[in-house]
Amino acid sequence: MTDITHPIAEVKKATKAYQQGDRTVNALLDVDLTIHAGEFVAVMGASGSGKSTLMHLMSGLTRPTSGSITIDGQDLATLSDRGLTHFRRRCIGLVFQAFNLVPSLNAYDNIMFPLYAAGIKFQDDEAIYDLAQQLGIEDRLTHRPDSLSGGEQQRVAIARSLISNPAIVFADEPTGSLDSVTGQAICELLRRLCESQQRTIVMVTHEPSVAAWADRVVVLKDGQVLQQFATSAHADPQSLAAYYQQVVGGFEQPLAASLP
Ligand SMILES: Nc1ncnc2c1ncn2[C@@H]1O[C@H](COP(=O)(O)OP(=O)(O)OP(=O)(O)O)[C@@H](O)[C@H]1O
Repeated sequence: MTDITHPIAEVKKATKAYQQGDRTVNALLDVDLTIHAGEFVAVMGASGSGKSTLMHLMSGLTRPTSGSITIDGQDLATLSDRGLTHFRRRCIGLVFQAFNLVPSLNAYDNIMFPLYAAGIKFQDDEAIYDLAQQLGIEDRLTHRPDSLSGGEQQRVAIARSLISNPAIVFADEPTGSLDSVTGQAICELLRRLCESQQRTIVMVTHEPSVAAWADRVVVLKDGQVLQQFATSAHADPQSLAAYYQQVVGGFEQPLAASLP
């Protein structure tokens, strides 16, 4: 059962402005968003709506032009660049579309990489094996990325994101490089991590069939939160896709038609 009482991430009046020639583009404008412990949240929106910018701000990869981001009680603005790097390593897990594994390292060392980078000695092989088992990659730990399937590589990347027991995991299009069956298996895994380990996950996706695994969908448009809705209000991904189309005003491709 998801415990959604404790805010893990709070975005308040966050704006991120970029200079494009003599034009200022507000990639995000006055965004307010709260993510609770144990929640699985999908961020959707058309290309250019500000999804990646929001993820980058919340994960401390970039700083807002104005407004504040608080993760696990820590206001990121009060941290120096170095302090922010340390905080990120301890408290934030990242999962990318392209997996971003180190090609020369086997799965075990890729999973351990954040701890190696932080200079943390961690000898508990049983804990790593347990984590690998939960992710279904326990027999793949000696393999390098080039001998793993896409789905296995993403499982390794998810294990890597969890190794430091972060307060929150951000996943940017985690199924974007996978076929739909493998993508659905990764979604099921993320869902299970929320339910069995009370993980808090924020995921960017274009796919309603992926967003349907989350608890809540946050829809961005032109750098602002256009709407938020609970996935439980929709009986199936087709209904969610149709509603999403309605919310964004039908300007996107007919995603409902592309659902399996
Ligand atoms: N570094 C940057 N410099 C200038 N403009 C930027 C920069 N990063 C993002 N933008 C602009 O900010 C807006 C939001 O971009 P962002 O990448 O957050 O959108 P997105 O929803 O993630 O898009 P996509 O789905 O295509 O990845 C866009 O207009 C983009 O051109």
